[in-house]
Amino acid sequence: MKIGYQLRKLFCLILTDCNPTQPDVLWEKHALQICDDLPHRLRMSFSIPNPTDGEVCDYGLFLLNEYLVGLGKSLTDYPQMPLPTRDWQQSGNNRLILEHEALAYEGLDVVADQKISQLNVEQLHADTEVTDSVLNNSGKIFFLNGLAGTGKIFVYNTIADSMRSKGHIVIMVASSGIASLLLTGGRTAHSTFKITLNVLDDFVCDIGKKSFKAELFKRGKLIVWDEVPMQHRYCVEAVDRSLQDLLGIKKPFGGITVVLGGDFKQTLPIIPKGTREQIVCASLIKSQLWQEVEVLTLVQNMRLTSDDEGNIKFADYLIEIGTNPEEIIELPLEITRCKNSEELLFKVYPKLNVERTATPDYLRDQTILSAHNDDVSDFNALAIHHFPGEMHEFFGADQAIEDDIRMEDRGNRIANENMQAPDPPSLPPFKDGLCNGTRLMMEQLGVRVIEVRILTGSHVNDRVFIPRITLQPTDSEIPFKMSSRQFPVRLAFAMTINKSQGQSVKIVGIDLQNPVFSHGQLYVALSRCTSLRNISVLLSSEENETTTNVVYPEILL
Ligand SMILES: Nc1ncnc2c1ncn2[C@@H]1O[C@H](COP(=O)(O)OP(=O)(O)OP(=O)(O)O)[C@@H](O)[C@H]1O
Repeated sequence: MKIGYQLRKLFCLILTDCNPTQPDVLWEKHALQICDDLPHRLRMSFSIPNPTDGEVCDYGLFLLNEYLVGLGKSLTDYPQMPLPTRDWQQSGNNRLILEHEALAYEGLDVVADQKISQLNVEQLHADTEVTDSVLNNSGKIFFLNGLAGTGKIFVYNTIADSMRSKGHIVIMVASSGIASLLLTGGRTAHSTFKITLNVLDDFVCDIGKKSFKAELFKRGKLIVWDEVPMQHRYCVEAVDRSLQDLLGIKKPFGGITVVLGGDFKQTLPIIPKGTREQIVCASLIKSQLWQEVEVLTLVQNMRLTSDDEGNIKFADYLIEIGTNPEEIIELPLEITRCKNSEELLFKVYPKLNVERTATPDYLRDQTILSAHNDDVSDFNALAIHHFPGEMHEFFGADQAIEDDIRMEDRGNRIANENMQAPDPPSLPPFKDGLCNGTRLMMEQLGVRVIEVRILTGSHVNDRVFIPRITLQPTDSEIPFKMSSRQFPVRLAFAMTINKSQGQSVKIVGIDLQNPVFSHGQLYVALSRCTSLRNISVLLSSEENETTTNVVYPEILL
């Protein structure tokens, strides 16, 4: 089996995140394996009947560079690395435009028509409104407002397929990495628009007027931006300002049709230690831009299987949970109550302790959700305790960074126990189906590299190599700068409710021993499942039939 494509991605990850001291030696030693799939491509695409090793590796270097450019780097950032000697670019075209054009494959029009025929009435209305604006260059700004599971992603992808099949460029982004993986050709808003992490109210995206990105936006006919309610409004305003500037058109988003979307009943922007007023004020509906927005609403829940009477009632109950500001609520009796953590674990993961139970489908179809990171860690520890097989332990290497002071000279200034405590929330997003929140199944454990299978999103079942990488968390809670070298993975039998937003799962366990604490969390947790009968909960005590819900009515449409 040829694995050159995977190895090239791994090599780029090593260059960008592992600080290798001699990348050229690594390249010289493994270049032919890293390029083992390229002789065929040179024969097919460049009509070179018998490519030499030199030509193959030169083309490999060109592709490495292309991939690095996508990560915001280039081979010239690594002076020891050789550079390609030949210009393998097949045309002078913009790489980003080519990538987008490649999403319009032959037969896409048939796929799009088939999807359009599946749309329900409200979905079809949304599709018609948006496509009219694109085709007539009206430059309208829409907000696709839909409860969890009403098919917003289905609609975005349908519209994108239909527009792309007509030759138009559609730019698809989402506020979270996980949501971006559900969009065809999706990326995070942060990487597409070059939005920095701490955006202020006058921020302008760092995109040069003559850059490939600027050209792409000039050609773009439609921008789709999912999960906007969880994004700080300053980010959306920055993109609006930047596009007006780049395109030289004083209309919202430079006159491009834009579909913003999401559900204000779900989680809102995270403002560290923010008050309710600050969180609400960070929301898009408090922006001037909101006055330009036309709201399109989806109502029918397409996630819950409608052949079950209980599910139809549950869809109404979910609306109640998402809108009713009452703090203490009762859960429907159809939801299974568990007495303790073990019972919830085995309800969600039956036979977890039996060899060969954990297939990709088994791991993909179920999850346990909790509002709190600590509770998630406790569940993961419990699950791995019961998981059969040999235990491997990998140690991360944390290091404090202090300007101009060597580690050995630091004495006891930073207590040892602090070094393991931080669990940085700010891991960088990865590419090609991997981002913070992608669920994976471990296939092979190596010392320096692990091989994993992607379980969710558009790259489902892809197998990927991941090396140990060095990260510098940007968590302001940690009183010193640190770097951490480790495999960027963690156990995911359980995950936080915020991380689960956007995912559909067949069997869900919700740990409410410590109740939710923020707007939309209970609603997101209860709405992940495809059937009411497959939800189990663990409440704070056996006698207690109620739990806390947090809703900010002032944010709801
Ligand atoms: N018209 C449709 N025909 C068939 N299946 C659909 C249709 N619309 C949505 N679905 C399916 O319903 C499920 C939920 O849809 P989707 O994920 O698009 O909803 P969403 O509104 O984006 O949800 P969330 O807000 O929770 O992320 C998915 O499995 C999707 O494939």
